[in-house]
Amino acid sequence: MDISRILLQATDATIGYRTGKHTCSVHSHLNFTLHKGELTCLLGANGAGKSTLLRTLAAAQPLLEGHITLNGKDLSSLSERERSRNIGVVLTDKTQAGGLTVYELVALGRQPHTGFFGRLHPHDKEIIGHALEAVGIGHKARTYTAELSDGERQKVMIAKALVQECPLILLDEPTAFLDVVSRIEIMHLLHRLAQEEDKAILLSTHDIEQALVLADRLWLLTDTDGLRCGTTEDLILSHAMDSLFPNASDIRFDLMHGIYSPTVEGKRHICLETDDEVLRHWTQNALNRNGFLCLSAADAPETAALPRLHAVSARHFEIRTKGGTRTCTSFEELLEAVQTTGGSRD
Ligand SMILES: Nc1ncnc2c1ncn2[C@@H]1O[C@H](COP(=O)(O)OP(=O)(O)OP(=O)(O)O)[C@@H](O)[C@H]1O
Repeated sequence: MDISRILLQATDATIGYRTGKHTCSVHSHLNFTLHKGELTCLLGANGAGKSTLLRTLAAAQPLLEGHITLNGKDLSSLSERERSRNIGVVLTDKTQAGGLTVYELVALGRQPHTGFFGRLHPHDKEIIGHALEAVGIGHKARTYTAELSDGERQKVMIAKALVQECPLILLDEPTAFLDVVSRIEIMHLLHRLAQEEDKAILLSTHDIEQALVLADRLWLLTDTDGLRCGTTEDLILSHAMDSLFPNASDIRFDLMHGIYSPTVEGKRHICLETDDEVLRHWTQNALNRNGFLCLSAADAPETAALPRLHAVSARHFEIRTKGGTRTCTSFEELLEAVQTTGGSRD
């Protein structure tokens, strides 16, 4: 690991809550680094501690024990102005800025650069305009934020963080309210920003599919293992995704497709033969959902009781059983046919 690329470093950190004399630690002994030029995605089940960690890094709540440094300086020693020049934050708290237009709210993000009176120079206006376009909200610049949808408001808050021009950006579930196109656009934008502007970007998300595609690094947070950090593919192929939801025994991570799906409960077996990998995936999907476990030709026992399905195309399936061969021309017909053929049972 190139230590010159480290922007933020935590050593033996304890995060959690302090109310009066009572301390409630959420995670202890955390050690991690955030790197310039990388998009890191923080994943974990509900209540795993993602927001707590992000809020601690944003200095919105105190670190209970240990050390966090930003560019080698202790995070807690930074003045508010230094923090706002270095850390752009988009948390999930609802903004209380309904009386401001989109432009005015995003312009507030320039405050660390514009001084006390907040006068915008042409350079600032250019940056604001650029950020509004980058998140795709330029056409709403004159709209009051109270009149925006949740997704649009989220884009505005991301634009506000962008105009701060900080080396570190922290975002708590930035794509939570966004439609699929906007989710992909925002994740792409954040990844591009990290790469092209050499920023360290950390975001929490439940959108695992997008995270696996675009995150340079994953942080997996669980009650059982604490925080596991690594390059995305290193973690995936070391089966780390299997333990991301320790309380869910009935879901499994599909390594091939990078998705979680329910464990197949089917007790009926069918031998599936096809050369087409896409067709195999969707045929298996349809059969699993209907209670069948698919065996490949190599794994299937040579017994006449086991039905054999040859998937030629999405319009041509052949099912061979003891009783003969039946041809189906759609998934609808196929699913009806397999219910009557039964499949061999354990
Ligand atoms: N203000 C608080 N005081 C005490 N405990 C809190 C407080 N806020 C959250 N917690 C607790 O901290 C733990 C972690 O919560 P956190 O909100 O960080 O989880 P999360 O991973 O962000 O969850 P989600 O995915 O549901 O947003 C939870 O057990 C929660 O009950």
